[in-house]
Amino acid sequence: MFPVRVPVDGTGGGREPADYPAVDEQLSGAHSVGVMTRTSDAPARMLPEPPGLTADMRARVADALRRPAAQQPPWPDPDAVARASAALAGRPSLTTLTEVDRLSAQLAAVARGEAFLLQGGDCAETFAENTEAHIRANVRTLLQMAVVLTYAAGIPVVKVGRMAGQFAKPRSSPVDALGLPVFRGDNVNSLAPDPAARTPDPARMLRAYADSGSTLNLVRSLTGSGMADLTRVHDWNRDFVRTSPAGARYEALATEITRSLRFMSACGADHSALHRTELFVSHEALLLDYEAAMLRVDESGPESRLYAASGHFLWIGERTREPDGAHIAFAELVANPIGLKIGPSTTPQLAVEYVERLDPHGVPGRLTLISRMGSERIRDVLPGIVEKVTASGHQVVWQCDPMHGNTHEAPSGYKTRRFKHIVDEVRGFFEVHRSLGTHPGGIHVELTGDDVTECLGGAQEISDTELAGRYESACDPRLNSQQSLELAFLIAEVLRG
Ligand SMILES: O=C[C@H](O)[C@H](O)COP(=O)(O)O
Ligand SMILES: C=C(OP(=O)(O)O)C(=O)O
Repeated sequence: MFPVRVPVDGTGGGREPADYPAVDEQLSGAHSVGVMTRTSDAPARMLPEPPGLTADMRARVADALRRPAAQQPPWPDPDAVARASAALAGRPSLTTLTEVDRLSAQLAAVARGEAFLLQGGDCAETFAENTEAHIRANVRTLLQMAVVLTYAAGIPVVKVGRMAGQFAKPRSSPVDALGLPVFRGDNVNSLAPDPAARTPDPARMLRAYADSGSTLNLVRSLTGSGMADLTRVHDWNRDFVRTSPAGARYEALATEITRSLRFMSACGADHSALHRTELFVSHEALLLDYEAAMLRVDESGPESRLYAASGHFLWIGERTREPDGAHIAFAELVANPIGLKIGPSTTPQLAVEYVERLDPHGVPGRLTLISRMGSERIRDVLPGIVEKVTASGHQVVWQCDPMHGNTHEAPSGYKTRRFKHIVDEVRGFFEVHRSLGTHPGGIHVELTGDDVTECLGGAQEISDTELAGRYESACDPRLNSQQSLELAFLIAEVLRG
C-alpha cells in the first residue's frame, strides 16, 4: 500500500505544504489492507499497490504523492475515495506499455524534426456527451486535419486525441458565478447548478474509467478500420472545401491532394497505412487520486517499468506545474511521454529546470513543451525558452497550444476565443522556430467535430450574438469542425511557406 495525501489548495480549501507530515509518518500502518490513516487535521488514504511494484518505485510514488497538490477536490468522504481508488486499482489497464512505447518512438521522431504532432479534442469530456456520434465526429475531424497537415508538411503526423480520460479540469476559482462549488470535471462533480450535484463524488472516477474504456474501444475500432481510409477522409475535406465560405482559398491544395491520391492508386500503391491509422489518447494528469490508482507496473521487459495506464500521453497543466508539487513529481515517475504546459510567466531558466527533471536521461520526445503564451506574447517569450532549452542539449517536442492564452469574456458573457488570435499565435510559433532553426513540432487544440458556436470568427464569421446558438462546452470554448479544418489548411499554407 502507498499513501495518497491529496491536499487542497486555494481553489479547494486551503492548506500549506508545511501541513503535510513526512512520508514515513504517513507510511505507518501502510501495509495493512484497506487502511486509511489520518492525522489530526488531514486525511491520508492508503492506496492498493499495483502488482509488481518494487521497493524503489514504492518509495518514489510515496514521495511524489506526499507533496502539495494544487487543484484537488475537497472530497467530503475520504472513506469513499479510498473505496473508489481500491476499485480502480483492481481494474484492467486502459492502455498498454507497448502502445505507450509506440507513441514514444513517434514523438522521438517529432523531436528530431521528422514528424509533426497533432493533438486535439474536447476541453472537458462529459459523460452526457460521451456518445458514439460525438466521438466519431471528433475522430473524423482529427483525421481530416491530419491528412491536410501530412500533405503540406511531407512528414508523418502523429495523432493524439484529448479523449478517453479528459474528465478533470483545473479552475481559476473554487466557486462559480452562482456561488456554487465550481465544476471540476465529470470525474469529480456535476455541471448541474445544484449544491448536491457539485459536491465531489469519488464514485465518478469509476464512471470516468468506464467511459474512457468505451471511448478507447471505439477509437481503436474506428482507426483500425474504414474510417481512417485516406481517400474517404480526403472526400470529407473536399466537402469542406466545397461548402466552407473559405473553400475557394483551399481548393488548389485540396486538388493537389486529390491528384496525389489518384496517382498512388494508379500506381497500385495499396499499403495498409493508407487505410488505417493509430490515434493515441491523452488527458491532463490532474486528479491524483485517479492517476495514482491507475498506475501499473509492466514486467514484460528486462526491467519492470511503472506507467500511467489511464492514457498514452499525459500532460501537466499550467496551474499545477509547481516544481516542488505532486504533479511534476508524479510525471517524473511514469514511463509515458509527458507534456508540460508553459505559460508566459515561464522563464528560460525554469524551462530548463523542468526539462532536466522530466527528461533526466535525454530521451528525444520524452517531454513535450506545450507553449500557451497568447498571441500577443508568443513572439517575445518563446524565443528565449527555445534557445536555452536547445542549448541544454535536450530534444523536446515543441508544441503550440494557441487556445489557452487567448481566452476572453465576450460582451454576451460567454467565455470565448477569437479565431484570428488563435491563428496568429500559431503563426508566431512557426515564426519563432523558423528564426531559430528549430522544429515547430506540433499543435494542441481544443476542438470538436460538432457544429458548435463557441469561438468567434473563422470563415463562418461567428459573432458574439451567435455564441448562444450552440455553446455546449462544459468549460472552455472549442473550435468547431469547420474552424478546425480551416486552421489545418492555414497551417498547411504556413508549412509550405
Ligand atoms: O481548460 C483550462 C482551464 O480549466 C480553464 O481555462 C479554467 O477556466 P476558469 O477560468 O473558468 O476556471
Ligand atoms: C487546462 C488546460 O490548459 P492550461 O493548463 O494550459 O491552462 C487544458 O489544456 O485543458
